[in-house]
Amino acid sequence: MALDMWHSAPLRRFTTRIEGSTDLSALEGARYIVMTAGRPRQPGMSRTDLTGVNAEIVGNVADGIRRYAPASVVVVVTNPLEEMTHLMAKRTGFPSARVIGMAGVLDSARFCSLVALEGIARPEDVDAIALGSHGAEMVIPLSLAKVQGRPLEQLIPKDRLAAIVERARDSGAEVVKLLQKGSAYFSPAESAASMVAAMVKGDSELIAACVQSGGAYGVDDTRIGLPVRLDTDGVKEIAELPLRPDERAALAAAAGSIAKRISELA
Ligand SMILES: NC(=O)c1ccc[n+]([C@@H]2O[C@H](COP(=O)([O-])OP(=O)(O)OC[C@H]3O[C@@H](n4cnc5c(N)ncnc54)[C@H](O)[C@@H]3O)[C@@H](O)[C@H]2O)c1
Repeated sequence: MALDMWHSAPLRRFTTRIEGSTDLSALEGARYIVMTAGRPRQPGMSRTDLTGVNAEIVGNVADGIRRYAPASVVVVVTNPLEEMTHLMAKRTGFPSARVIGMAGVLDSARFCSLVALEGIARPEDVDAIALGSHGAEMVIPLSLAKVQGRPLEQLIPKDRLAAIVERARDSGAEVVKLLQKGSAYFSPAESAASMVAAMVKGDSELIAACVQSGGAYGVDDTRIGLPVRLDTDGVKEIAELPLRPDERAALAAAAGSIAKRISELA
């Protein structure tokens, strides 16, 4: 895999050396770690079906990260996302700002790409953000969704928009079903890489990521997808967006469900 990726260096124009290892000591001194180890879903499985097996894997890797890369920022990808992000933070003992779950960038991109299929805009011209959980409690605040500054709710009928939200929410399962083996990897990889690139640059563009809510939006204090800005040290700040009351209520309900699932972790 590492050699295959390195072969693309002249094409993608990068010089960063790529090496593979099964030994966690290879993490020594790492600044940014993207945690993808774990079992993916098979058709018919929910993300929470992975909790037991992946909790053990995340726990082991977290111990290695604490030992070999105690100053790193960890981007967690392994599912179920909120639970595994929580577990990574707990087992490493890292401050909340340095353990970030990747789902919001992907879920936002999925929604924007599906809106573009309606033929009203290019994918990059759709501006929307996916909050809440990486799953059933995903919240896409349509009041904030825009196409080149124009409110999306004025461009697509309500029923149609609801169907697109539903498809975005179930996109992971749709890909799992199409692949028949394993889960989506191309757009998740792009999403995690863009988060690391933003941190390396110290860029503070607004993205969605799974973070410790700590009182933001008045929801239960848990790991949940919220709008954040990143800098070189991880989460710089949680942004307060002007959500509608129904969107706030959906976010609060999502936080309640996630907090319950996290409390059930062994
Ligand atoms: N957050 C998201 O948006 C998102 C998107 C896609 C996939 N995922 C999740 O990411 C995870 C990985 O998915 P994938 O498609 O890359 O799966 P994959 O099976 O292709 O790769 C998983 C990797 O984990 C490694 N692994 C397994 N057990 C390990 C252990 N004990 N220690 C170290 N490494 C171990 C395997 O060797 C394999 O290389 C899954 O949990 C999947 O559900 C999350």
